[in-house]
Amino acid sequence: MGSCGVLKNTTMVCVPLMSHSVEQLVGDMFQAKNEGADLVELRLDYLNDFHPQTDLPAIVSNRPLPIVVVYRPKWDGGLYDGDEKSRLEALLLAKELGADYIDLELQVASDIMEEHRLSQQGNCKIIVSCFVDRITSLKEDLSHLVTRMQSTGAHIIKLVTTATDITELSRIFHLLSHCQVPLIAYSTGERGLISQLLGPKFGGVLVYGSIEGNQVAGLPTLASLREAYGVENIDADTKVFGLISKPVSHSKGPILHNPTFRHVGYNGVYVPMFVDDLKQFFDVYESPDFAGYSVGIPYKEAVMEFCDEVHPLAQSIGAVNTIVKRHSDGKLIGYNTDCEASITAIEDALKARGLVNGEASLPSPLTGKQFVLVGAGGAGRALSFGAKSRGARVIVFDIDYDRAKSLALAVSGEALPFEELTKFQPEKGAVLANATPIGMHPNKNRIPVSEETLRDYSVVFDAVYTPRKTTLLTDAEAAGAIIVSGVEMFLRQAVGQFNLFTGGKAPEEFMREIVLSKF
Ligand SMILES: O=C1C[C@@](O)(C(=O)O)C[C@@H](O)[C@@H]1O
Repeated sequence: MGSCGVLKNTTMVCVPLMSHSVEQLVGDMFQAKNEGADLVELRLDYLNDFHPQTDLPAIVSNRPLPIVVVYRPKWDGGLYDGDEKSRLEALLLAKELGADYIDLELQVASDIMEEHRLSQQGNCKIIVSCFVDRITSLKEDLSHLVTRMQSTGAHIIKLVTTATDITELSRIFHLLSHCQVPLIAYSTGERGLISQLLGPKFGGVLVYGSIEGNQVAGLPTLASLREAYGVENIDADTKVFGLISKPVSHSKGPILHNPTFRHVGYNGVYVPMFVDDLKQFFDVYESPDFAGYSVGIPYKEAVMEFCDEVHPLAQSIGAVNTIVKRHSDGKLIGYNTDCEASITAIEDALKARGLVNGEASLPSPLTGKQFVLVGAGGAGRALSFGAKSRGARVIVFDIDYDRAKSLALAVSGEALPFEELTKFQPEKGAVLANATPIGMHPNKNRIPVSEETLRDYSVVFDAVYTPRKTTLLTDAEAAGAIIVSGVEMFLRQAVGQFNLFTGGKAPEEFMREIVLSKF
């Protein structure tokens, strides 16, 4: 895999419209235009009461944007179940009326193209499409399939697949960068998302997005394609960064990192990467195009094995949340930006409230404090090492008692069985830190401790940042504690990552403004 060497990105942003009436379809076309689409794909098979002879002229003549006309039959995953002749007649009529593109299924394309000499005539471009359920299940080589599609005489070919693993997408990127004919190729679903987002990098003709209020499952909105990912700025030289995580869709990383790249003029894109198998992932995406990663749940500890070198702080913590592919030799270097991010977030909140811990000579407002940590995974390890480095006394709870014990040992703290958490009586001035995903969107109502003991903590920190103010923080504030949101940790760890990714200095104030306005 590699950069395909095209000049600036020529990818167009397309909105598929599955409207049920002609009026709605026309309205949706205008909405798509207003939201920044370059063209729309009209799924005629979704129209309820469709009369091609009268409706198509109205649709084509009212189009505010170029249109791709699709009339997908049931036998190819669409809704149309009438006779084939009428379906094809409708598509040909759309072409005669001036449609910009019509879509023909591979199974019928050759015959129709030949019979009507479609590749030679007029301005309408013919897209020959094929849906493959799981790219790995293909009996023939992918390049053979593409050759078959090309030989129909198509102007553009379109290949849609479902992905069961992110590594399968590398085949799509390879195809996109090497195909002789303009190609639309992507995988659907959460695991397939980056095939859409990175299409412009590898030379894809279209990237699909949905309009506001009419979201198509699995498709990013037009607004996020333009504002978050900035797809129009992506080109062959764009460096790819991503969050390796499972789940991954909760992350706000893309809406923070991408605008920041653009703000400083760095040619990078940051995408969510739903990863199931770390080894396979790193084996497949070894090209320099994939330049660095954030690492999220549940991989912060497991990923260390795949790093060629690990920074001493991350090594001692036993967790990596940032990986940079070293330019000179392609080696993966692991770092931890969570530790300082979380501890300074708590310290600064205490300092802002004037809690400098009695004696001004103490190095940190956390010195000597009891630090009750819930969750001994990657984020928990970073927090407890940070707390220890500030002289706090760490108590660890985790549903996996052995995991809690091993972390407690590493930070000279104490581990207690998880069942004791609800009745655990903290000391005066104690800090509670949640480093579990409890309370994270969409399971927002849960809190990791009991409401009765919550009032005994002076400071409560939650590493969860979606939502910004978790139920734990709301309850803790009501009980009188100083609360510190995971958003502050998120921002600070991202600043650290940005410096490592770009080798430059992150524009912290700009990033803070994004967090304040968009989170
Ligand atoms: O813990 C987090 C959050 C994160 O996983 C995200 O959700 O974007 C990104 C990681 O870099 C960071 O350490």
